[in-house]
Amino acid sequence: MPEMHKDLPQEQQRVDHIREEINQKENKLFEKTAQLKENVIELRKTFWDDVTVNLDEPDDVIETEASIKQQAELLAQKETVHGSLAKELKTLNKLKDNPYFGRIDFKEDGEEKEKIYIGIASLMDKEEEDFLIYDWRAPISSLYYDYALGEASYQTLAGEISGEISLKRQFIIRQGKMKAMFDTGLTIGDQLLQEALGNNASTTMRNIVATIQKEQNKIIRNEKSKLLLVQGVAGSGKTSAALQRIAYLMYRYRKQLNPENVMLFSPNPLFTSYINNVLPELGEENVRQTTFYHFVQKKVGDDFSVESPFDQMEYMLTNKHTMTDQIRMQGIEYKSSLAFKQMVDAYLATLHDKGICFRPVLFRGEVLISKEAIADYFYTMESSISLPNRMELVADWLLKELTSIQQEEVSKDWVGEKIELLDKEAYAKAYYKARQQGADSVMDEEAILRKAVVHKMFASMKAEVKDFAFVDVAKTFEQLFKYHPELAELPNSWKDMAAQTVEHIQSSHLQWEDVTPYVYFKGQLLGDMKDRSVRYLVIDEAQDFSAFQFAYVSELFPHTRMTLLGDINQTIYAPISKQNPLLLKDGEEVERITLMKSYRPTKQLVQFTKHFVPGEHKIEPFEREGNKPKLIYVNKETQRKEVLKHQIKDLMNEGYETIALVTKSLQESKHIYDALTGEVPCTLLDEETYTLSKGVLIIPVYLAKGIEFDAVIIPDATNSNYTKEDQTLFYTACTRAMHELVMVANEEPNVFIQEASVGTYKADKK
Ligand SMILES: Nc1ncnc2c1ncn2[C@@H]1O[C@H](COP(=O)(O)OP(=O)(O)OP(=O)(O)O)[C@@H](O)[C@H]1O
Repeated sequence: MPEMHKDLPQEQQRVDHIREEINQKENKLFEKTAQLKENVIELRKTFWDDVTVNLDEPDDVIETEASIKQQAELLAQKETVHGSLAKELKTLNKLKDNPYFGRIDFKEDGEEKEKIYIGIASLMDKEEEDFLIYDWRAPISSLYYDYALGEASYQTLAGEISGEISLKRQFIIRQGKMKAMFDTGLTIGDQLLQEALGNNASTTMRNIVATIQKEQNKIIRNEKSKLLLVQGVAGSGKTSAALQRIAYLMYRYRKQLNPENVMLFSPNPLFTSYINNVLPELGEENVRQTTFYHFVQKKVGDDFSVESPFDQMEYMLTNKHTMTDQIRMQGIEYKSSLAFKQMVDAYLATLHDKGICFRPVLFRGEVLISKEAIADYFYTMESSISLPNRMELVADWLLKELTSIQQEEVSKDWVGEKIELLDKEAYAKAYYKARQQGADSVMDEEAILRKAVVHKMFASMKAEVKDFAFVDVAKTFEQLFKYHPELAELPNSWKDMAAQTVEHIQSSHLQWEDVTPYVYFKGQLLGDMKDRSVRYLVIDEAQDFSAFQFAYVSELFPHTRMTLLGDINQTIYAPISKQNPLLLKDGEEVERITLMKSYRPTKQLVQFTKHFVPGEHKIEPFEREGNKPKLIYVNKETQRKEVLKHQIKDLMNEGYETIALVTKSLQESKHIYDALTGEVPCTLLDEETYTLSKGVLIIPVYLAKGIEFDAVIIPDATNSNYTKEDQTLFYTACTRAMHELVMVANEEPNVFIQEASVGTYKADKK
């Protein structure tokens, strides 16, 4: 048994004292909350007592409205206070369980030594004078993450503060009991990290506040760069750092930032649910989270059905390499590039003078305003006016035209016919309105009904005009693929590529490679609402963004600070990532941070995978011991199933809770699932899966991105399944494992296993 730390009783006493303080604070808050609750209930009950309702004269109506508003505001105010008290209570409850995880003794130059205790939130003493606990995001807490013993300094708004750290201590406290404590020197707690990483993988991600590493802290607290690029090897804590960074920003700018001001793009819904509890765990609300796919799909609207990136991926992994397939593959590559974006821009420039396809405004099956008339109006405007501004002007003109036609229509015969078909209720309404307006003859009543009927029909037409329904965006976009500019960068197969695309557009379907070009094009043509509410945008797994996609995002969020995190070695499909945003050059507002240390896998797993890391990045393993990866040979296909069953059973017996069979494609996943289902309890995960569960999971590698499992089994690590081109996929699959990796192959394992030195894995011939 390790020796007990001599200060443990003292530290436990402090914890007890803190818990007592928290109890007292909680009691006060409970009282306040109860009082407030009563207040709110009473206010709701008597809401109308204090409101003066008088609708006789217009002035009375205005007064009544003001009186209701005032009463409602009072109620809302009380409810907001109630909400923040509840939040405070929640935080106190968490602190009671685990008040802090670190302590540093810091002597600021010229001041007394101070003991700084660091936890997930701040806590003041009774007098509200001294900090009993500092929030991990407070400026002084950065000392804990950035320095060993000795001289140290930190930044405050007022400038740099220097001094000396004489003690750095870590605690594991659970339910108010000190489980362990260590004094550390250089890095933050290998012991604590060992503890955190030695456990089973979880179905939801954990926060890492207690053990944030210095390099990660740089990412979390970065404030100066407009664009922060983080390249980190698999398992280096990029996602963890991204989430801690969001929590940091929400604290640092708590007066200015709402959760709506921060947006996170994650790779898929499964991943979104995997990371969903980190921010609430830290006492922060979840920010806006979406996948890029959902984001652009909304912008496409009803114009097209949209292929998902996963369907595209599945296609890329399973296509038969026919001529048609080859052309599409070239198209996928070209349409991801900035060269294609330039081509779209060149085409857009031609539309200033001619070429936009319009739709006529129709009314009762007849053309009211022809598409030629709209085009004429559009193209007689100054060509220096931007396309979206001209669209607005056309819409204004059309609305005016419609209003005057609307007035003419009122007296037409068809309106009389419609009126006859109206029901009693519509009649009653018109009658009431007519009376209100002082009308008393039947004629007046009919005039009102006529107006109402025409107004209703024109209202929906006007709404369509405001939505630019008079522009045929799809057809105009289609013309892009019939456009053959003299561009040096146009690929040889452009004509075939274009013909394939036109076919899809005409059947109202957009393939994933055309989706971003389409929404970009639509935005340039009609105007895209630049999202100014997003102040910080975080993109995880940014290596899978194409240059075109990133350029689009950058234009859409022109004033937003961005953090891009990813691993160039885990790109799903390398050609798309040639101009990967992670490879952008450093500049005045661009900063790059590289993470080399991998925390997820054991040392043995890193020693194996480092032989076939796709890029040049060196990987430093975190010193955690485990078993060597296993390669199991099968010489007959029928053996594979038995081997898989046996391995799953062994891993379960070892106590592993998440065992993933990671395949190259969904097609392979389905195949394995069909073989195992009924014999082993297992779950097939596809893009429709929104939550991760424990047990045996079968998942294609592109969906497993960013997620980790206790054990990974690669059911077919054979040469024919993973060819030379599949390096990033195979690497990504292997690096999902925290503790164990098992690969099954026939006589010829893939080239990557062959590249690994024999001593780094255990081969087992069946
Ligand atoms: N400082 C840390 N303290 C404790 N655990 C950490 C730390 N950094 C990373 N980890 C753990 O390492 C694992 C990998 O972290 P994470 O998923 O954030 O890495 P990643 O770089 O996003 O990985 P990948 O690129 O492979 O998806 C997680 O279990 C995470 O909790």
